Amino acid sequence: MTLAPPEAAGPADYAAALDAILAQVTPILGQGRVADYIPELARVRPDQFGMAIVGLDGQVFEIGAARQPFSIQSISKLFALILALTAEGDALWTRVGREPSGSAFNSLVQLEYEHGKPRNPFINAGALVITDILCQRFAVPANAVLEFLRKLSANPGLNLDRHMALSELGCSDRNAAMAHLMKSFGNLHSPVPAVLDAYCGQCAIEMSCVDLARAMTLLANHGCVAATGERVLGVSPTKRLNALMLTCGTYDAAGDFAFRVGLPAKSGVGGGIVALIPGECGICVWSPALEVSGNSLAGSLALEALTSLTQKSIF
Ligand SMILES: NC(=O)CC[C@H](N)C(=O)O
Repeated sequence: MTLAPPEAAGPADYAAALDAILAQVTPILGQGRVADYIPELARVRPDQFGMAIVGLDGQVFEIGAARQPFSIQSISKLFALILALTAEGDALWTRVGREPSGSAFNSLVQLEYEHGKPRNPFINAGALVITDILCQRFAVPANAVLEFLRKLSANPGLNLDRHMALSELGCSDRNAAMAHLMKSFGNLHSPVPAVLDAYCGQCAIEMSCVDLARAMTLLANHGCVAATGERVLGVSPTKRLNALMLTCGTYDAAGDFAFRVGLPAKSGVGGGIVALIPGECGICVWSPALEVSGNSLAGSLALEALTSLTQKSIF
């Protein structure tokens, strides 16, 4: 498959790029490991793959299992953060930092050294603080995230998988430890069980690549819903969120990810990775088998291939 150079072709040929990407990743599908610390996730077939790109004009490019709903897991951290920012504004940054953590997404050690203030909102500790903010604002916080995602994806049929949420709640000792530690430092206000319940609920929302790519057009469109023009987030907070995704969205692999892919992105242990090209499109790729940092192995390679084939990145 040959693609015309983008400077000659103008807009990227996303349909051709997706065909080429599928051919590139097919030999490695199933390599890596599904997240097995959550029993329900351990049952997912590792060699599945789907990818979608949704333009700001609503045009959809898709390949593979792009309409198959999967557990969004930590991708929910991005949308919970947007909701919390719209509710709380910049005050939120007094409780959570904006630096890469340099450690695993569920690490406890830094929290003790840094007095209960998590490094960023995309590691578990930071997301628990964000969920705490939502607990103070909404009667059922996971439903608020779900409703928000229904709106952004224009899919009122989105659901939250209660089995998945309960499966994670049953083994959330590590997240509970972080929450209690932060509470001991005064950085968590709601009862720990309520925060964990809301957090596991939002992680268990199910969406497809097409749903998520459409939701991501918000951040490609400088904070306005692409289809309606409704402003959800200011231009400046949107820019900052995109920067935060670039530096912290793929955990301890964020530096390498920026080097290889060059797009703001957020991953989840369900195997999804969302990304965007500012002013152009929302992107989502899904393949459940993960590399050691907890990012989809085939998904990372697919995004690297996308920016290499189309020569589109933020750099
Ligand atoms: N990286 C992730 O997707 C982690 C989300 C998962 N629910 C957890 O807390 O462990």
